[in-house]
Amino acid sequence: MSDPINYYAFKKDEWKDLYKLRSIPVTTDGLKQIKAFNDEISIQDVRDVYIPIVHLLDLCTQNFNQWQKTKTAFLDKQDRKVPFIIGISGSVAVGKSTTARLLEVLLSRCFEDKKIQLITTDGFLYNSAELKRRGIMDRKGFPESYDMKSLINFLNEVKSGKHNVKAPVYSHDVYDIIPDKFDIINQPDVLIIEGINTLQLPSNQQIYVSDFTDFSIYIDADDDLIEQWYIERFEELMDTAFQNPSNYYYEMAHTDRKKAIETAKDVWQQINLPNLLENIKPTKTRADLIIHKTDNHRIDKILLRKY
Ligand SMILES: Nc1ncnc2c1ncn2[C@@H]1O[C@H](COP(=O)(O)OP(=O)(O)O)[C@@H](O)[C@H]1O
Ligand SMILES: CC(C)(COP(=O)(O)O)[C@@H](O)C(=O)NCCC(=O)O
Repeated sequence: MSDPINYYAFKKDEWKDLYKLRSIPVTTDGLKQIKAFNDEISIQDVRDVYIPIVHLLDLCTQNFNQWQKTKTAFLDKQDRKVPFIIGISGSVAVGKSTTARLLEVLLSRCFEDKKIQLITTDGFLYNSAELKRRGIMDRKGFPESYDMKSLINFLNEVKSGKHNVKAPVYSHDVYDIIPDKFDIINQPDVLIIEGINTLQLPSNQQIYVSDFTDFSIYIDADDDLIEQWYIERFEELMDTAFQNPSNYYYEMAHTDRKKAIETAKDVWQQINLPNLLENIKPTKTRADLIIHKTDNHRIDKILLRKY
């Protein structure tokens, strides 16, 4: 498929060459920290793709902060810090949380005086009891499974500079929202919000998540590859997290492995793939930046929105 006309398209080498200054250091310590949360991340991609993205984000935040100052001066209001919000979208299992954590580490290391926080939209899924009440337990991740009103309200509070804004927490372990557990977002310079719905336009709301994001990234890859990553992650989890008796998939991890993988394939085909095709992929060309990945999560192409 040809690239959308409103984007500049770069092969990895072209993208790397754009960033000539290389003024952002990645120390050995920094690389260790990245390897610690995901050993498989390509350090070459960190240098060639993610560091230039961090540089671009720095330029965007400087521009954003300047515009906030100009606007408050025009309105004769008192200057205040407005968090810059980065949205990260894409399919289930495409690597959103990994990319979000990577950017969190890089931004925190490169801009030590800045407060960077990270949140995922999973926390705004309705809890299982509510999903069951609505008869949509098998639609987790679809637009109707999120409490969008709460998510919008949360973003509005963060943007308006409120202290200690609470975000509910979803646990993949128990496959549900954890009651009375919250992440606290307290006046960050940058908030990264990661989730399949960060570029979506919910049918029943006037305001969208994207009204609060200042830069949006879509992680892209071929559907078959994403399915493979989904199954691989499931297999990894079978040997780790699913071994915990409190895990939702504990029973399954202790039955026939082949059967368990068949179930995961069914979940992909029945839930996550339709959601990707119907609700996630159509939002791709709203993103400011599209990162395209190929085998082994290596990046082969970057698209930057022109206008
Ligand atoms: N850049 C990457 N390099 C290597 N593996 C990755 C990378 N990004 C994601 N993965 C792996 O792909 C799987 C899905 O990634 P994850 O970040 O959990 O996806 P998502 O948050 O989109 O569901 C995980 O097993 C993760 O370890
Ligand atoms: C909670 C999720 C909708 C969120 O996906 P994520 O943002 O973590 O990629 C997803 O992990 C999920 O549970 N999907 C439903 C089907 C499944 O069990 O994979």
